[in-house]
Amino acid sequence: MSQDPILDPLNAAQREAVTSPSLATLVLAGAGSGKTRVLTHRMAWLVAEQGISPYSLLAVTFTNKAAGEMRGRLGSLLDGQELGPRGVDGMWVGTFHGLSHRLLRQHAREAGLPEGFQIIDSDDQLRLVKRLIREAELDENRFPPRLVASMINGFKEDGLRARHVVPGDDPIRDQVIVIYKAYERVCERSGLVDFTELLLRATELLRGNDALRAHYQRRFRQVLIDEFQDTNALQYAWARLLVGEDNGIFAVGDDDQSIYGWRGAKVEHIQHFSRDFPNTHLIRLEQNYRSTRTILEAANSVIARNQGRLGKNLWTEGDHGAPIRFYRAFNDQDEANFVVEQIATAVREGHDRADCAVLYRSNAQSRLLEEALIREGMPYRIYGGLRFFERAEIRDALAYLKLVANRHDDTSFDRIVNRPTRGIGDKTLNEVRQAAREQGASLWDAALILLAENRLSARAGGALRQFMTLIEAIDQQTINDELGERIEKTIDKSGLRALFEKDRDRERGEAKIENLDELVNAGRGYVMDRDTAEEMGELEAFLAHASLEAGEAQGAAWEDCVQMMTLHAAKGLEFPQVFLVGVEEGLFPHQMSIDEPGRLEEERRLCYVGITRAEQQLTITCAESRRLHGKQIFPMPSRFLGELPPDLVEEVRPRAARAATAFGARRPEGEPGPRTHKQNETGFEIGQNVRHAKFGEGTILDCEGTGASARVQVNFGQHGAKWLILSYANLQPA
Ligand SMILES: Nc1ncnc2c1ncn2[C@@H]1O[C@H](COP(=O)(O)OP(=O)(O)OP(=O)(O)O)[C@@H](O)[C@H]1O
Ligand SMILES: [Mg+2]
Repeated sequence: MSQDPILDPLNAAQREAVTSPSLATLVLAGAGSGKTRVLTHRMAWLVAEQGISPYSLLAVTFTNKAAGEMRGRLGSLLDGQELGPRGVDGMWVGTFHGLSHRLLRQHAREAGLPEGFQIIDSDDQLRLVKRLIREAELDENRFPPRLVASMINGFKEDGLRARHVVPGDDPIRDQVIVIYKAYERVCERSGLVDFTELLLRATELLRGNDALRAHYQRRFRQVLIDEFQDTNALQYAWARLLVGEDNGIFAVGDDDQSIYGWRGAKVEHIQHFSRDFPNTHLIRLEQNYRSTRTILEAANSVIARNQGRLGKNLWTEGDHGAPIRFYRAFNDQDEANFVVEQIATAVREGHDRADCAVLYRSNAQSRLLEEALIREGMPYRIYGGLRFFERAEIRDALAYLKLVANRHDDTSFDRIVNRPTRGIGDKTLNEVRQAAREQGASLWDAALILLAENRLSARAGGALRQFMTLIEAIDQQTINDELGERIEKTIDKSGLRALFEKDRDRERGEAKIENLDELVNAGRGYVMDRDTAEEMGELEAFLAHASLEAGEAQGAAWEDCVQMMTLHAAKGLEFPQVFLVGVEEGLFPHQMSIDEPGRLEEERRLCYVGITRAEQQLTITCAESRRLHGKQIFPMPSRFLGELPPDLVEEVRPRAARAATAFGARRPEGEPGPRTHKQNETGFEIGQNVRHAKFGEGTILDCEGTGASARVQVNFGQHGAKWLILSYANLQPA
């Protein structure tokens, strides 16, 4: 019997989908039924069996991580096939944003963008909006920048430019339209493109340019979309423009996993699909290959409470597996300790750390868990959330690099003109901003004009000139350097390194410098693929990559790390061990969603997504008390817990000992803790010998504090005596 690596590992329904002869195919199926596998095998099949060039396929994934994984699988499925010089890396596999960016790079002029346009991320966008609100002399309480930015993005998602939005009788909205206009002007002038703009521009480009649209419809034989239930109207319009009479579309999705309704995603697109693409071949998959029967039954039982589902019947041939573990912690600290203990046990039993995923509803929940992991010396990785490229010092360095690459990048100019401080005050800056507004020029050009016309005081003018000379000098002196070198010199010459070296809080300063060094490493390790190299310079490509791609994870990729992420970020992924934490009313379902049936159902779908990430063991935790937004609260366990079949759940009894000695367990405010010996509080004794990765061996001189703020003073001989925070120092007994 001949072996077929593409079709053999599929069941009959999956095979039917992969080999669908129809130009429009929709796979509608529950979690873990192999939708992503089908989509990947479909691509391999089109290449291997239908002779379609791998570069004539376009596949949309939900995250860059998913795109990377898909490339990896395609690489092994197509092993031995002649792929062309660029291999799987040259394939059009990516997120809506990433693919739009690639299109716009290749057709910047047709899209009305300067060749060197730059992407601004949501944080840059917020800064810019804030500045415009201030410039318009509006009250930030009435016009919260976050709200204004999200309204602007909302207009864009509806395909509306500022000139298209009709003012109405809502004065707030009317004012936002005015800000939107100003925002468009600045972006246009500075060559800045925000995330939603990437999609809107690409859509307008394809819609308005018949020849180009026809070209891409001929080029892409098939457009494939994963996680179709979460496409918003703009993304759907984008995809439809790429599909003409003669090429095909292949989408896979699950209405029960639609979790981005709050961001404009419309599950209705699943229903529109068959209308928009006549003769759609609809396929359902019902066998789940991911989870144990216990986990699958739990997920089915929760999602069954939702109304108006398209309806599915998921089953598995798998074993019952272990019961779902449930732990009700006495507080959030105890919860974190419990989770870390369980992970440590799983690792002792032979699991990789990366087999364990901790999923939470809100980003803020990660901190206590992180601290507990650090205390255990357990490396972890956070997807989403505060990411490497979002840290303040990294953003500072990137702003220097961006301004070096493009003088008209106003957002970057604004960020660093007086960072480190060089005596350029608000008054001077306001004059520059004013001049920029009057002249319709960038801040850089406006500053040049003010200097040329001697309109600034001698001191302010001198400082500003010095800054601009610095930027020019960095550009000239680094332009021929390798990227890593270029970044390193920029960090040094900008004065950022010196600034953090002077930080009064030494640990903090050092951490920042370490991050900057990591940025240099990122530059050294950065490799452009060939397509990108044809379209832009290395620095521009790296900056785009920083805004767009690498932001999904922090922590060393090669290390075996515990995986941490929000439930939203976990979509499409799977892990042998899943910890669902903070399953409490008000947190999950989220307070804002509790009173609205529609939003409550979306929370329930999120819960379904969470449960179905688990392959072997699901552990659910909640806490009886927790500190949230600066207040102590006493939440009830989530209603979703009551929706689990009780016979599938095994409650872990709290260990009295854990509560009493929980390392750093928080006491209610004002209540003194039990008097204990110092070594009980910090785990170290005075006089003990310890080892530190950087300072070497030393002797404990003193101990103080508890929990996250526990510190010890260590005499390191030639390095002197230092106070170290235990949760960061990773001290080992010597
Ligand atoms: N026919 C099959 N035989 C064996 N394993 C399979 C088969 N189909 C899928 N799997 C495995 O089942 C798991 C789930 O598949 P996949 O991730 O493609 O599901 P999915 O429907 O995309 O899930 P989600 O809705 O969570 O995105 C994967 O580990 C996959 O390799
Ligand atoms: Mg999937």
